[in-house]
Amino acid sequence: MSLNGKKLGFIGGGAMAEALLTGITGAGLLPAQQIMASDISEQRRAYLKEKFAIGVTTDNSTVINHADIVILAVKPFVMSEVLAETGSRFSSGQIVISIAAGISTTYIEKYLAGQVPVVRAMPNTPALLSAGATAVCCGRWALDRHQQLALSLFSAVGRAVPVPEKLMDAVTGLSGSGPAYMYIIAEALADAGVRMGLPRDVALILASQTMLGSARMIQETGRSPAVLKDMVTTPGGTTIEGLFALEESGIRAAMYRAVERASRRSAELSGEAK
Ligand SMILES: NC(=O)C1=CN([C@@H]2O[C@H](COP(=O)(O)OP(=O)(O)OC[C@H]3O[C@@H](n4cnc5c(N)ncnc54)[C@H](OP(=O)(O)O)[C@@H]3O)[C@@H](O)[C@H]2O)C=CC1
Ligand SMILES: O=C(O)[C@@H]1CCC=N1
Repeated sequence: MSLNGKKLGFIGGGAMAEALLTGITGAGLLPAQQIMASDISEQRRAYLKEKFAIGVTTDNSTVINHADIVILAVKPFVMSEVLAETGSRFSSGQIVISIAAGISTTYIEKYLAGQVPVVRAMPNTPALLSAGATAVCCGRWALDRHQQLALSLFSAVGRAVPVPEKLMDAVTGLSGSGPAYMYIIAEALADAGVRMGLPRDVALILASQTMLGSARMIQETGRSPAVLKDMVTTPGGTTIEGLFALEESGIRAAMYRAVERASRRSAELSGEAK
């Protein structure tokens, strides 16, 4: 199943929809005339129309009537209201892709009449630069071709992998929320440089480029982070002192805890969505 000629719709045109729209239109995946978004905010609709030249509407059903692929991009707590209003309008020839944290495919399917394919995806904001990380899983009526289509869509805005749905909360805790962890590390690294006397702008360039370069080293050399860390670490040198300080401060446990807490929150959201 190809994206060629397909019409795409977004219900909810907020931060994540904007990141995806930037990646999708920037990659030339679909022309703007084939894309429509609904949002309750007048200001948001005007902004999206101006920025992407896509169709915009207040009416979520108009998006469903327009699109072959409908991305549900509202906050999890708004999902029940949106699905109660629109669920019966979807047909089995369409694909629903939900990006909402913690909302299961079963939950969405309850609101849909008939055998509508549902794909659940967890992207992240670097999709804006076509550097996103997305995991997808399939609902009851989604076939391999629907999953492939979702993977093609999200691959256009970064890397996309399939996972079983039981792992989606873990994905949310790792890569969905992960950019925020990376920003806090970049900010702290730059602050630490400022503390040691570097000008703020220089410190931020050095911190962010170090993160970017290190991530590329992992992906492009195929070497493990452990091997790459050892390459930096001269015996008796500077790096091992820095690493010792990080270990003393519990950096690894802090990461474990962050991913565990965020994953747990994702699981809680599914319980809260009535
Ligand atoms: N931000 C991120 O990094 C990621 C977010 N997600 C998921 O994406 C989804 C959207 O998140 P995000 O983009 O950050 O949220 P935003 O709040 O930025 O976007 C949601 C948009 O939907 C609008 N909206 C609210 N109610 C309705 C409605 N009934 N019909 C149509 N539009 C409506 C909101 O308007 P208003 O603001 O006026 O209420 C807002 O503009 C969430 O479910 C989140 O879990 C997934 C991965 C990463
Ligand atoms: O914080 C959140 O709930 C959303 C989901 C993943 C990233 N942002």
